[in-house]
Amino acid sequence: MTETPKTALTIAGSDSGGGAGIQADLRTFFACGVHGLTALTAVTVQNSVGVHGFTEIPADVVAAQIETVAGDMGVNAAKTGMLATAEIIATVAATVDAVGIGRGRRVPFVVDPVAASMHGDPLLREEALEAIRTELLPRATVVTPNLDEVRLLTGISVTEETVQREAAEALLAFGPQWVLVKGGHLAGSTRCVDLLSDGTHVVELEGRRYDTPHTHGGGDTLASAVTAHLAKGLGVPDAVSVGKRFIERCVAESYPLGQGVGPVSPFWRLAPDSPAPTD
Ligand SMILES: Nc1ncnc2c1ncn2[C@@H]1O[C@H](COP(=O)(O)OP(=O)(O)O)[C@@H](O)[C@H]1O
Ligand SMILES: Cc1ncc(COP(=O)(O)O)c(N)n1
Repeated sequence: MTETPKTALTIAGSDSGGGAGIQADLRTFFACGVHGLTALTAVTVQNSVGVHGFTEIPADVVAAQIETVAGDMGVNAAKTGMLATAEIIATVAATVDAVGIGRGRRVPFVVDPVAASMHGDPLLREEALEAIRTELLPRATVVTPNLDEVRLLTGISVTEETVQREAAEALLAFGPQWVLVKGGHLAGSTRCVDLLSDGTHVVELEGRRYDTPHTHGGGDTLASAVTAHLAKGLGVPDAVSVGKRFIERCVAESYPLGQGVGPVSPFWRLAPDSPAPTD
């Protein structure tokens, strides 16, 4: 018999193009050696050019998915992606409380506050932004906004690295334990810096910036890699540091697919001589 792997739960939407959303999360969990569990929140009609529509899953079905797997298999860490509506957000908040997921509880909770696709298509109803602030951020072990999400949540436009710190402070005021302000959209530099802070410890995670348009699913892949390593027992700074090295390589190996933006790729993890996930 083989040892049971750790489990990671993603609460997110489906991307029919397979590059982002729940598909990216499961691929990343597999690549990082954890068993992926899913609570589907919405089905998007999506390809490399954009999101052509979505239908959300009834909130009680989202809750039931979480409760069913948590009660039977156990969850070692969880993350959110696309949550679509204020009703789903409120339901997820109540359900993670009920099963012991979240800041200050047994199971770490990564909140990726997905608001729109990289093409600018909405993935969150406008009125749901306040629910992210009030229902999800206080429950987050770590929140992982990109710069558009930072602006929507705090009103701060990060146009240079020096402003990432101010943005992190503003987000910490909503109550998450850690904030990771991702710097992927800060163009014009050869480096790509994500800033991690809990208000006391501030860590600049620097990586190479690759000159590629194919970064679809990058945020989901990073948040999932962090979640997977939290599930394996790493603390937040170590899980984020491993996650940053993981996504850097996935961007380096991204590929074109379709007429638009191709996905980041964890295929390198399948190579026989690839480094262990914690290397
Ligand atoms: N061109 C790039 N080269 C290397 N790393 C990148 C590149 N673009 C984004 N990243 C990294 O990918 C992750 C996702 O970042 P970002 O693009 O800011 O978020 P999102 O995908 O949510 O919009 C971050 O760790 C960021 O540093
Ligand atoms: C279902 C779903 N979840 C998340 C994203 C964000 O990913 P990206 O920013 O790469 O478009 C997406 N496009 N679709």
